[in-house]
Amino acid sequence: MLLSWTSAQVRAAEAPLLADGVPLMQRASFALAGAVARVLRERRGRVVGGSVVLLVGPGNNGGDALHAGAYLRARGADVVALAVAPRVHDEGRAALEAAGSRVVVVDEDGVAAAAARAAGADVVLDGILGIGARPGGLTGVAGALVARLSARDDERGPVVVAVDTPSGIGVDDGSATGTVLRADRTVTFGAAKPGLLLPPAARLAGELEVVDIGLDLPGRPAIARLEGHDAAALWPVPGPAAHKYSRGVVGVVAGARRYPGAAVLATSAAVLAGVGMVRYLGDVADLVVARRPEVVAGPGHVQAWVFGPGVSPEDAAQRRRIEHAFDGVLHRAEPAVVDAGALELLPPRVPAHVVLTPHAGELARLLTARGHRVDREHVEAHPLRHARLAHELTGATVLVKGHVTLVVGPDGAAYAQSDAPAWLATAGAGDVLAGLLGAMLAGRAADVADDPSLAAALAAAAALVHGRAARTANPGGPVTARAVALALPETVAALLGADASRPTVGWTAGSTARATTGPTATAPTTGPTTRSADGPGRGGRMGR
Ligand SMILES: NC(=O)C1=CN([C@@H]2O[C@H](COP(=O)(O)OP(=O)(O)OC[C@H]3O[C@@H](n4cnc5c(N)ncnc54)[C@H](OP(=O)(O)O)[C@@H]3O)[C@@H](O)[C@H]2O)[C@@H](O)CC1
Ligand SMILES: Nc1ncnc2c1ncn2[C@@H]1O[C@H](COP(=O)(O)OP(=O)(O)O)[C@@H](O)[C@H]1O
Ligand SMILES: [K+]
Repeated sequence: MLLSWTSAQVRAAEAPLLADGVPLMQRASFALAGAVARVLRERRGRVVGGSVVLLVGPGNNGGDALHAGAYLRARGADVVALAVAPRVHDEGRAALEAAGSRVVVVDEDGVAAAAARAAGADVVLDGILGIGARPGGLTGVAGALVARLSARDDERGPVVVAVDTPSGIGVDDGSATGTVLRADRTVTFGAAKPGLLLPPAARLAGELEVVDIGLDLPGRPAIARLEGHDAAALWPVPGPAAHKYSRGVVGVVAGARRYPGAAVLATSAAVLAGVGMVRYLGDVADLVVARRPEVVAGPGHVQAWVFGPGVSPEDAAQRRRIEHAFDGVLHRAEPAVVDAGALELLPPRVPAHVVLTPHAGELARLLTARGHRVDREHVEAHPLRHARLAHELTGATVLVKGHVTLVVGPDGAAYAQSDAPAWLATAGAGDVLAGLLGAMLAGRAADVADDPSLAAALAAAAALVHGRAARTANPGGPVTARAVALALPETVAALLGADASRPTVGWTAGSTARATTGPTATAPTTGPTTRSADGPGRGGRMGR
């Protein structure tokens, strides 16, 4: 599990170490120099002679860049620092100068020349702002320089390495307004920061490397990202005594004569995810059973529900079925996925074992219907804030679909999953996710009843499996929703085969035996780890 901590948490963890004279900046900048040296070796075979331009702001973030520059100069790199503030970190500057490099202060007249210089480097180190940044992007000379640099489209432009965070993102809220230099790689210190995992800023961070500088980060992390072994530990794996009813039955209310495909996709995904049984309720049972003969048409006992794919809220028959089924959700603690058209049928308050799965547009509609007028663009700019608002207003666990899928649950639990290729943005993919998550909830319905916060972890795990299934279906190329569903058995097998045994610890204390509901409270800083903050596949160089 990749955990992130707010700037205030990181500062609080740094304070006692700094008071004891622990050389945190030296640790950070040494590791940073190592990361840049690796980039130089990858790009040109060696560090000696590689050109590195440091963009240096006024604070300690600039200090990190200057110290790293000194280490790189000592290893034979050609380093120059472009200061975008009148004053820069004194010790860092002295270290760089002692190593034989210069600090050039850039003023308004020098922006064009500075941008050209940076554009010609092998590596640009963005040390303008770190966790001390006010959100809203870069302004002044820094903003002008970065705007020029970002506008270039050079084939062999520099690799941009962000120091701690891409400068100017909302470090704690993931906002990305104004001018920010998009990084190919972010080397972050002590722990990941929320803005490196959250959309839209996560898209600007590139590959993420977390460097251990010895911080002790107690308490609750801000945002978590599940990894494969976390999802494996959450998966409902049948034991030898299992039978189809003990494995869980999922009831799917989906589809209509006009939208039969959604019913086929949601039921198919549930079957292929490996649930005990799928019951279908709706008007296209003939089609569903023809495409998926494993599905049982008609009502009966279920452990969990999927409501809404291909359902129009005006469809009186489907509406009745969903309203009737909500009785079990509210009074018998049956977990449910509420998707698409069923979002408009949601009762005013529901328990956290109800998982809403809107995309940004549907979330905007849901919030507007509850008196918080907001449009899709605004939700996309601040998805975490709006997911939290939807959770507060409804009580439900909220999964917001997108390039990074967010999940918000009770007790502040928040996950940001970045597992899917953009190819997954295709009609019907959401129906597959709904069926898949319904199967997981049915398989762990008893655990969810004991600990409703487990629903958020299962939803995050479903997003991970969904994204991986898209990659499995056709690595690096287009996928259909049907192909994603068909890839589920192989994806789950690979996940469980890779590592199903590593336990994780609950977000809340006292989780159920296999219930691994969330992040541990221990720091994730066990040596540098490289993770993709934005998934593979983005264009490597600046300006593309
Ligand atoms: N403590 C340590 O030993 C360690 C710290 N570490 C490193 O330190 C970094 C944090 O350093 P930091 O606290 O100095 O803040 P930093 O991000 O450099 O910026 C602050 C300066 O920027 C200014 N400013 C802010 N927003 C602005 C804006 N939008 N536009 C323009 N200016 C703006 C702000 O001005 P002010 O708000 O005061 O007016 C202030 O002058 C951290 O990310 C990590 O890299 C690591 O080495 C580990 C050990
Ligand atoms: N840019 C993107 N990159 C990766 N995944 C995406 C992107 N855009 C959307 N997705 C995923 O594709 C799916 C689309 O779901 P949805 O919008 O509900 O489609 P539908 O209603 O047609 O089924 C979601 O799982 C979402 O997370
Ligand atoms: K930075």
